[in-house]
Amino acid sequence: MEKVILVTGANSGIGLALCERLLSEDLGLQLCLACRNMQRAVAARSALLTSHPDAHIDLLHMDVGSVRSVLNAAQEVKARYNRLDYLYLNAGIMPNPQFDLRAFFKGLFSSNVVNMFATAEGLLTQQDRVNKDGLQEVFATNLFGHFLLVRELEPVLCQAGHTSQVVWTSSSNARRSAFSLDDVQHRLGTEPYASSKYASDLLSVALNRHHNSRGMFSSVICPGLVMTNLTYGILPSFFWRLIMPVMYLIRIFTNTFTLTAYNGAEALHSLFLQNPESLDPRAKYHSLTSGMGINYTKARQMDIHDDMSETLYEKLLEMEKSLRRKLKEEEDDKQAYRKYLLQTE
Ligand SMILES: NC(=O)C1=CN([C@@H]2O[C@H](COP(=O)(O)OP(=O)(O)OC[C@H]3O[C@@H](n4cnc5c(N)ncnc54)[C@H](OP(=O)(O)O)[C@@H]3O)[C@@H](O)[C@H]2O)C=CC1
Ligand SMILES: CC(C)=CCC[C@@H](C)[C@H]1CC[C@H]2C3=C(CC[C@]12C)[C@@]1(C)CCC(=O)[C@@H](C)[C@@H]1CC3
Repeated sequence: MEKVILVTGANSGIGLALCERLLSEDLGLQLCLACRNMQRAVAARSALLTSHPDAHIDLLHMDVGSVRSVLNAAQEVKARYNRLDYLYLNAGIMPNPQFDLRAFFKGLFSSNVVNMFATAEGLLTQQDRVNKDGLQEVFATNLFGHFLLVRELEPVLCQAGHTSQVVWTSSSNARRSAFSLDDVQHRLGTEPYASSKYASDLLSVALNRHHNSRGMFSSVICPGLVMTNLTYGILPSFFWRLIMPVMYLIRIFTNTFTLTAYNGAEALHSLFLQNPESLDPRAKYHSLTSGMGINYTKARQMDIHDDMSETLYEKLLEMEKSLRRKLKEEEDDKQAYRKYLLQTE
């Protein structure tokens, strides 16, 4: 039976490179590209079909940052496929990034320089905003929409006699100090990206605790520093072009500069090849590239406390419940209004 794989944020960058790599591995896969921008999704599908003309590729419209869109898309998935083998939760944003040049130069001449290049700790802040659902956009996109998707897809992910794998594209920018259980959406801070990625690490551990017994396994990966639309948004593009040779030089000292989307997708691809039951639920799988350009994946333990991951999980369930209630009320109001219009005609 062909494996069914759904990838969010599959129309560019690491998500698209993953699809390319999966098809090179096995043409008998059923790939579903879940994307917000359908024009780019169609282009991505055509590009994949050019290199793999016999591939089975479906498109699915899903704005992972919108509760309604995720619920509709999940319904569609359940109608199309009776089983899901892999769910890659890869879509992500880092809006309005601000780069701290002073911190960069200070870090450059400190003993922390390798860690700074690997994690960008202390270098980046972002300006977030509230979305239509009343949620912080970064939290909604990078974490909550994906959480809701996993919840909705439980019937196709958790099936008797079958294992499935959920894989989060996290980041080495994820940091416990950027996250607070009192402010899970990061309304009050300036590092929503680091907070959302740390939350995904916590959530993955909780998902394993609650779902392993039903055959669903969750893992997190970090693709390293990859030159994609997301990173090009951090500094002006002429700057990136200027420093590109320097980036390849830095790679000699830090294997986290994977740079290409193909290299960045290494850990995602490597998890596809492994038995989910053999993976370490508390490890983050890092895509790494040596100075010679050799790709490999390395597992590193995450800084996770079980009670913290459980509390986050419970908070997300609560949030889900209240959002569903709100949607139901809106739906009821609309119906009542339609009825009223019909009666007054
Ligand atoms: N590049 C890097 O160095 C690193 C990236 N990452 C993570 O990798 C993941 C992929 O990013 P990357 O490939 O780098 O960047 P890209 O910007 O190239 O890709 C991001 C993808 O996410 C999609 N996306 C964004 N918002 C939504 C949404 N609301 N609904 C559906 N899809 C959405 C984008 O689609 P659209 O065309 O609609 O915008 C796009 O396909 C992200 O989670 C990112 O945080 C982690 C560590 C390092
Ligand atoms: C290489 C030179 C001379 C300058 C570039 C400095 C920074 C722009 C660069 C250094 C570390 C990078 C980094 C990221 C973005 C760009 C840097 C800050 C990320 C935050 C991108 C997204 C992620 O999720 C992280 C894993 C990256 C960590 C490193």
